[in-house]
Parts: sequence; structure tokens; C-alpha cells
Amino acid sequence: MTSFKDFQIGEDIIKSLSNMGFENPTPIQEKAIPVALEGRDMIGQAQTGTGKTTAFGVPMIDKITLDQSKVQGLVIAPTRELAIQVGEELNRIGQHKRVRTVPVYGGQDIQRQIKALKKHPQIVVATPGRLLDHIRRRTIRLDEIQTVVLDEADEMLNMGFIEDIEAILAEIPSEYQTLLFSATMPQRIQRLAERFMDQPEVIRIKAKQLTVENIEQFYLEVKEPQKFDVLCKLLDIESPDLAIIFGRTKKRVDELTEGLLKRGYSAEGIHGDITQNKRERAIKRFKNQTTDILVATDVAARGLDISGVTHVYNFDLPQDPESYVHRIGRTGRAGNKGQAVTFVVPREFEHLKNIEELTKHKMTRKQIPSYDDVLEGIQKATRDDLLNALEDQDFQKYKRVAENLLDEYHSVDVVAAALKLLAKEPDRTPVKLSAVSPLRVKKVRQGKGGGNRKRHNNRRGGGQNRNRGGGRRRDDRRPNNRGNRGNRKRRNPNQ
Ligand SMILES: Nc1ncnc2c1ncn2[C@@H]1O[C@H](COP(=O)(O)OP(=O)(O)OP(=O)(O)O)[C@@H](O)[C@H]1O
Ligand SMILES: [Mg+2]
Repeated sequence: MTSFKDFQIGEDIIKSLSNMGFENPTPIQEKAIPVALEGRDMIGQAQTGTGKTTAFGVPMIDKITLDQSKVQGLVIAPTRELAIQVGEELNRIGQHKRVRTVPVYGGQDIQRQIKALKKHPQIVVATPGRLLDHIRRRTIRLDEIQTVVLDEADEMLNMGFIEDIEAILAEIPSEYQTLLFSATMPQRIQRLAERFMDQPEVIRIKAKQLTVENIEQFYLEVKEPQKFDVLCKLLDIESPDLAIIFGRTKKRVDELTEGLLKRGYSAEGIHGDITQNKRERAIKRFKNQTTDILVATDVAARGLDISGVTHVYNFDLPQDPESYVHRIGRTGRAGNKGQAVTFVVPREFEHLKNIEELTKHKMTRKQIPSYDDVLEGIQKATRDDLLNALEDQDFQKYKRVAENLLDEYHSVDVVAAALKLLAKEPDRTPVKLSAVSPLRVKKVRQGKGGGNRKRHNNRRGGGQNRNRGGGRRRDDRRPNNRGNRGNRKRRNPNQ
């Protein structure tokens, strides 16, 4: 097995990796790092949760020269939370070399970012809109950039960020290396990406299926009005450590979160209309397990690495099959096990088929649980809680009462009564969500170019089409000096 020591990289980076608990490179790291170290442009594709961040982080940080006061590495990511997370990981990898990374993203006080940028970080991780904002304000200079990484490249290009990306790349005068990473890379997007790369090496970690093997994948046929009750039953049966529930729209996420809270679950929602402070707080609470359930639009589908996520529920099917891969990839990361359950209403089966074709994996059908199944699940969870308490041995002061009880009552009765008290019986508070119509199949999907291809006259992106707009932006408000053409294919304006 290869070790990080086998790469031609600085000792200080190896030391940081070892501090992070990374002893051996993952397959994508093993293949991508040497190619990236050669300075070549590269497209890297590997399953979710297999360490792509470090695969681009290591070569990028290795290249940094510390006596330079300008930004040398730039990572562009589609969402704010991802920018924050990648920034944190790069700071960890760069810790011993003393390479500093600063995240800049929409929704955060720009003055604070300007201050941070003035302190000369060597790497910036940004969402496209906010980065353009800094470029226009001249609060960031890109003239010494050596490496550009597009994390979740297909998403950004697919979402219509292509022109933003081009405009950004057009600001870089120097020769630089471009690295693209994602777990999915549809052909048409790859062709689009190659236009602004220089004969990229494509590194793909081959696997039988696109999704990670250690995620158990189920689907459940359910009528729209039943969805919420079925979800609660599943949650009661499984009692997930941490679960992410994906809804199709912002309104849906709000209603779902409210419904779950009404029934006593610990849930929080995130989507594009929630203030950035709240978004960050919600993620933090979910990460430290204060909240058990994160309800989200696809804003949380890509790249987020939260350990302990055991379950992903697709309450609504995602619009694109690729999105399914990323959503369920929030569990089963770094070799851990996970479970994904996808709800499908009868008219959506074609979508399910499309997903299975893309992932090359058949989901297992799950039946709607009965009330008895729920009771059994709850009893099992209660028993597990009790066993944990037994193992903890932290009940000495109850022993005398227990002995007294056992003098008077039958032991089985005492334990059964205690279990009943401990059990979280299903909450039946009525919850009604607004109905959502079934997902319709998009006829144009596989069409040539998919309807959102743009012309690129220049390998590095000429940025000719600067006056644009009209599309949804996931991370930032669109600067208002742009036109509103509004004809770009966008995934879901309600996200
Ligand atoms: N060499 C390694 N050894 C052990 N753990 C690792 C290694 N590299 C990365 N990890 C861990 O694996 C997890 C997933 O990494 P990362 O977020 O980079 O995955 P990814 O491939 O970018 O996934 P996604 O496609 O969802 O963005 C992280 O928690 C990271 O700390
Ligand atoms: Mg990633």
C-alpha cells in the first residue's frame, strides 16, 4: 500500500496529514496527487466521501511558496457551507507548512472578508458570486494564481455558473493549473469543462457502481399525502444517529421541519432563503449532534462531510439523477456504513429507473411499515438505551430503590414498566404538508448540449459574455449590473 511518504511532497504536509489521522492515501488520492504534482490539468472523479478534498489539497498546498504575499491557490465551490468546510480542511493540511486558507462566500459580512484577505492568505476558497464581488471591488488579486480547483465542477457548470467561472478565470493573467473534482461527471459537462482546460488527464476511480457500496439503498412507494407519516414511522423504527432529509423546495423544507418539531423530533432546516448565520448555526448543531435531523434542499447535497450521518431520506425525488448520488453520499463516508431511503410516488417510477441506470445499482424495495413494526422498532431502541445505561454503570444511587422494588414486584414487571417509561411512543400530532406534484420527466435531458451550453472562445475563458443573469444563484445575490436573460436551464428555482 502506498503511503503519503511515497509522494514527492514536503515533510510538513505529511506531518499534517498524519495529525489528521490520514496514514494511507485513498485510491483517488493515490492516483490524482502524482498527476497534479506534475502540474497537469486534471479531471478527478471518484465516489462520494473518498477523499477528493485532500486529493487536490495536497498538491495545491505543496506548490505554495511562503515568501509570496499573494493568493496562489483558488478553490471554487458551489455552496457556502462547502466553501467553509473545504477551507477548514485545507487549513488542516497546510497547518505545519503554515499555509493559510480563507473562505469567502455570500451572506457573510464582506468587510470581515476584506480584512481576512488583507492578511495575505495563500489560498482562497470561494463561492463564485462573492468572489466576483471581491474581484470587482479589487479586494482580491488573482495575478499570482498557480492552481485553480473547481470542486463539484459539474454542479457549477450545470447550474449556470459557467459564465461566472469564466469571468473569474479571465482575471488570472498567469499560467495556472486547473483541477476539477466531482463524484459525477456527465459527458456533456466534461466536454464543456475541457474547453477551458489544457488537455486534462481524466482520472476516474473505477467502481462497479457510481454510489458507494456501503450505503444500503432502499426505495419505498408511497402516496404523496402519506409521506410524512411514513417518514415518522421510519425515523421511529430506525432511530438514526444523524439523518438528513431532502425536500424538493424551500417551502417543503420549512413545512417538513415544522412538522417534525411538532411531533417532538429534534430537527432543523437549511435552504437558500435562510440567513447565513442560521445556516451555519444549523450545520454546527447538526455536526455536534445537538440536532439529530437536518432537513435540506439540494443546497446540502454536495460535498458536505458530517461524520455520524447514518441515514439519508429522499422525501422527494431529486430533479437530476446525479443529485441522488450526491445526496445519498452524505452518508457512508470514509468507509462507514449508511442507509438511504427514497420515497417515490406512483407516477415517478421512470425517475427511479433513470437513477438506477446512472448509479448501476438497483435499490431494494421497502414496505410501508405497520404500526407493529414501529412498536418493535421503538422497543428495540429502548432496549438498546437501557443496555447502554447498564454498560455505563452510572446507576449506583438507584440500586437501593431497585432492590426494594424487586422485593415487592416481579422482576419482569419492573423492567417492563421501566422500559415503557423510557420508550418514546409514537407522536400522532396531526401534520399536513402542502401537496407537491410528482416530478415530471424532462424530455430534453439527454439532448445535445442539454440546452445550457455556452460558447467558449478561449481556453481560459474569455469572459466575453459578462452581462448576464436571470438565473437562480445558490450562493449569493446576483450583482445588479447584469442583464436578465432568464433562459438558462436551471435546476430548481425554489431550492
Ligand atoms: N487518506 C485518508 N485517510 C483517512 N480518511 C480520509 C483520507 N482522506 C480523506 N479522509 C476522510 O474522508 C472523508 C471524506 O473526504 P472528502 O470530503 O474529501 O470526500 P469527497 O470525495 O470530496 O466526497 P464528496 O464527493 O461527497 O464531496 C473526510 O472525513 C476525510 O477526513
Ligand atoms: Mg468533496
